[in-house]
Parts: sequence; structure tokens; C-alpha cells
Amino acid sequence: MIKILVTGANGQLGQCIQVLNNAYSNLEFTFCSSDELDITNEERLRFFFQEYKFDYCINCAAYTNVDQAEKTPNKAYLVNGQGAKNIAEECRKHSVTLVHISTDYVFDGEKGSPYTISDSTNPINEYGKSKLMGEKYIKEILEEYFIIRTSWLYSEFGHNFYKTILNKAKKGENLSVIDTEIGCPTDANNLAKYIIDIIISDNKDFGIKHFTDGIPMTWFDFTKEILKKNQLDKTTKLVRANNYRSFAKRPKNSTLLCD
Ligand SMILES: NC(=O)C1=CN([C@@H]2O[C@H](COP(=O)(O)OP(=O)(O)OC[C@H]3O[C@@H](n4cnc5c(N)ncnc54)[C@H](OP(=O)(O)O)[C@@H]3O)[C@@H](O)[C@H]2O)C=CC1
Ligand SMILES: Cc1cn([C@H]2C[C@H](O)[C@@H](COP(=O)(O)OP(=O)(O)O[C@H]3O[C@@H](C)C(=O)[C@@H](O)[C@H]3O)O2)c(=O)[nH]c1=O
Repeated sequence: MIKILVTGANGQLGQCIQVLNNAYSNLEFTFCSSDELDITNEERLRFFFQEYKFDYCINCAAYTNVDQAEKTPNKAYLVNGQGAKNIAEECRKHSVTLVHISTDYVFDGEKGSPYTISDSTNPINEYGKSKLMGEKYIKEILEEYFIIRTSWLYSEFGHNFYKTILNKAKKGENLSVIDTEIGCPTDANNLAKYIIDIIISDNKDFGIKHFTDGIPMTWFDFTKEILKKNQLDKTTKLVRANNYRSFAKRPKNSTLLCD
């Protein structure tokens, strides 16, 4: 039996992993919400790792509000930086393999072609900087880790662009969406399966990975797809925008090349 701790389990990705709970007879999951296990609480983490003998930890816990992170960066650094460090230290002490999730926003978006795992990082907003801090701690502390960078997650769970657009369109709102940022929308359910495949695979090729399952497009193109898929394209007014009122800068082209 492979014992797996999932932190931040009530978030979008955590819920996608919960859907897979009964699909694998050789996996035993422990799902912890932020209330049950706060990754910034070192004492609680220590207790948890000591009490239960995990083989893997999937860290889905994160501060993901990109605009709010500009206003309260310390909170983002605490969870995405220090929190990741705390988990990595417990993983090292107890020989647990860490599967950590990172983001396309660690890149500045200026490259002009898809980012590979060996490209230099240079985040342009506080969320991206805090996620990069988490990556750096993990690389320093652990040898057996997976850092999976992904992008533009959507699913039926939690908050995401797909659901925001769908809700607005269903309410009959006019949509104005930027076409100046390019990335790869990724179904969080497929990311969940990819993570489990890594865990059950015999081939332990540790390190950084890129995972997306969508083709590069702008948020505007993605909106068109969302509307079409939900038969709202004929009834919703959608206009192309050059800018959208937001606090954080976002990379122009953060397309990830998957390995
Ligand atoms: N969403 C996206 O588009 C993308 C996400 N990612 C990364 O993927 C991962 C999963 O993202 P996603 O599921 O969408 O994010 P969510 O915001 O949906 O989920 C994050 C979860 O982390 C929890 N959390 C926050 N602070 C703590 C803490 N101190 N201790 C424990 N749990 C905490 C939150 O709980 P609560 O709500 O109670 O605070 C929430 O349940 C993150 O690492 C994110 O950076 C990468 C690329 C794209
Ligand atoms: C809702 C909306 C957004 N936008 C713009 C704002 C922004 O530039 C872009 C995306 O908006 P959002 O704020 O929903 O997405 P954002 O929070 O930037 O999404 C990011 O989240 C983090 C967690 C990640 O790791 C990234 O991969 C990425 O998914 O679309 C519009 O132009 N019109 C709209 O109606």
C-alpha cells in the first residue's frame, strides 16, 4: 500500500484528486483541508508526519489569488514559500517523496516560444515570486521531489477562469476579455491523473516537470471555447480587450513545453 498525504485537499486540484480516491486499490490517501493541516504551522506538520508514515506528500496547498498577492504579498510568501519549505523539511526527515505543484507564472513571458524546464525563471508578480521561492526551498532541501509546473487550471471545482466566465455568461453579462496573454488551459482532472501516474510509475525521474493538456491560446480564445462548449456563444456579447482592470502583471506568453 502506498500512503499519500494530500495538503490543501479542499482546493480545486485537491478535489480533483479526491475524485480518484477509490480508483486505485494500492493507494491510501489522507486528505487534509487548510483547517486540518495548515502548512505554515510547523508544529502541526511535525506531529502529522511523525504520527502517520507517508510515502508521498502531494502539496496542493497554496495562496493562489494573483491580484490579492500584490496587496498582501507576505501572505503569499508565507504559504507558497515558507509553507513549501516546512513540508520539504518534514519530507526529508521522514523520507517522504514530495510532489509539489508550481506555475507558469514563474516565467516572465518574454521568451516568445514555449518554456522548457531548463529555461530561466523571472517572475513578474508577487504570486509568481512566492511560488518560485517554494521551488527553490524544495530543490535545496530535497533530492527526491517532483515539482510540476502547470498553467491556467480549470475544472468543476473551486475558483477558476472557466467558472467565472460561465457564471457571467449565464447571468447575461457582456464579456470583455484580454487577448494579450497566451498560455495553455489545463484540465485539473487530467493533472490529478498525471500526478497519480507519477506516483504509481516505476520510473522515478525526479525533478521539475511541465504539464498542460491544452494548446496555447489567449484568455479571449479560451473564453470563446468556453462559450461554445456551453452553447452560450450565440447569446453572449464578447469583445476583445487590450487590458483588464487587475492589480498584478501577468506574463505575455507563458506557454509551457511538456516533457
Ligand atoms: N489555479 C491555477 O490556475 C493554477 C494553480 N497552480 C498551482 O496548483 C496548485 C493547486 O491550485 P488550485 O487547486 O487551483 O488552488 P486553490 O486555491 O483552489 O486551492 C489551494 C488550497 O490551499 C489551501 N491553503 C491555503 N493556505 C493554506 C495553508 N496555509 N495550509 C494548508 N492549506 C492552505 C486553500 O484553503 P483555503 O481555501 O481554506 O485557504 C485551498 O483549499 C497550487 O500550488 C497552485 O499554485 C499552478 C498553475 C495554475
Ligand atoms: C474574469 C476576466 C478576466 N480577464 C483577464 C484578467 C487576467 O489578465 C486574465 C486571467 O484572469 P484570472 O484572474 O481569472 O486568472 P489568473 O488568476 O491570472 O490565473 C492564474 O492563476 C494562477 C493561480 C496560476 O498559477 C496561473 O497559471 C493562472 O491560471 O484574464 C479578462 O480580461 N476579462 C474577464 O472577464
